[in-house]
Amino acid sequence: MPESTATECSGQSPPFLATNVRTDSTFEEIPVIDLSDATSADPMARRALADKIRDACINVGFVYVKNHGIPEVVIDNAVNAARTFFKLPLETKMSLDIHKSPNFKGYTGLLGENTNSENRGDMHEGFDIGWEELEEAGNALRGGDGAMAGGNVWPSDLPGFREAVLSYYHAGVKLGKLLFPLFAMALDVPENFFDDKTTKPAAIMRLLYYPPQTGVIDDRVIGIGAHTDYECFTILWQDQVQALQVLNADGKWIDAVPIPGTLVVNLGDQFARWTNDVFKSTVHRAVNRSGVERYSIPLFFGSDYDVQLQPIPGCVSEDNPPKYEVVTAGDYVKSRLEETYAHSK
Ligand SMILES: O=C(O)CCC(=O)C(=O)O
Ligand SMILES: [Fe+2]
Repeated sequence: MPESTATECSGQSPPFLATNVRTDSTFEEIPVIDLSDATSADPMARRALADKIRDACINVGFVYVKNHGIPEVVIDNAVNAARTFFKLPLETKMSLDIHKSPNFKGYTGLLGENTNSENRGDMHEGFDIGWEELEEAGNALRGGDGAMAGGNVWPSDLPGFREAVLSYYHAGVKLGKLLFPLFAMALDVPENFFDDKTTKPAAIMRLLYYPPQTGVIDDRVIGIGAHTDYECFTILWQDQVQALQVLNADGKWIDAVPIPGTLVVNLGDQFARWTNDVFKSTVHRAVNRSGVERYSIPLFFGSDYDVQLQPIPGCVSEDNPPKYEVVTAGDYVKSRLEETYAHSK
């Protein structure tokens, strides 16, 4: 991985992080980071880990994480649940059509979504959920979710599906809660900076199924078109089928080759907003040319939906004024989802 060219202006409080350093980065590889020290009692060990994360965020915007703490069995159960769900008859899946949901929960059919507005639709099926307690009794709708308020929808005749999917969801949220303090340290703000901005996890999880595409592939109809993610960061489980690609500053697509035992973590646009582009989100896409089906499970972890996305003080200065209009996270995510689904309304 290239050396970070980030500079920090000394003598300022909080330190000013140089902007746009990442845009010149022609990374060829996505770094692998071991999360074992994330819970270390030694602040120096956590600091060393945060430094690695900072370097990856500034230069690449994507990392693989190992020793991430999500048990293999939890992953396997969720993936098996996804396989079973996508094999249901189309009519059953369409009864959960995401277009019927006010907050974008449920099933997306092939070409139902168009993540890159220049394309003609994405060649994947999806199933989206948001926060929900595992114990159904605890599931009164939460307050404070603003534009994104609303519950999940579930298939009625798939025993164990809800439990398997929600168990992975909660394990993913737990991992996300471990990562926020590391990102905060990487930005030179207190480790608890995001605590009061992530009190009721605004995490959307998707089960994704990509059929294989063979023969001549129209670049406007691929697994998922080139895009950046909408939240702070994404935690992605992918199977062993290569499809995900990440764009470097030379305009070259770098394969995010599946590495057993790892998850991919990438920055999203809410972090670009929090950091005034110090942590930019990196463009990526997926094209399944493998000849076999592919599954992935992204979990998009954002700020609470009622929180305003305003730049962290250390990331703005007179020379680097705020680049983004301040909006609430809920309005922001909803507007991005509306664009994504507009073509199939
Ligand atoms: O399936 C993948 O590897 C990527 C999915 C993705 O980029 C997304 O859902 O935002
Ligand atoms: Fe993405």
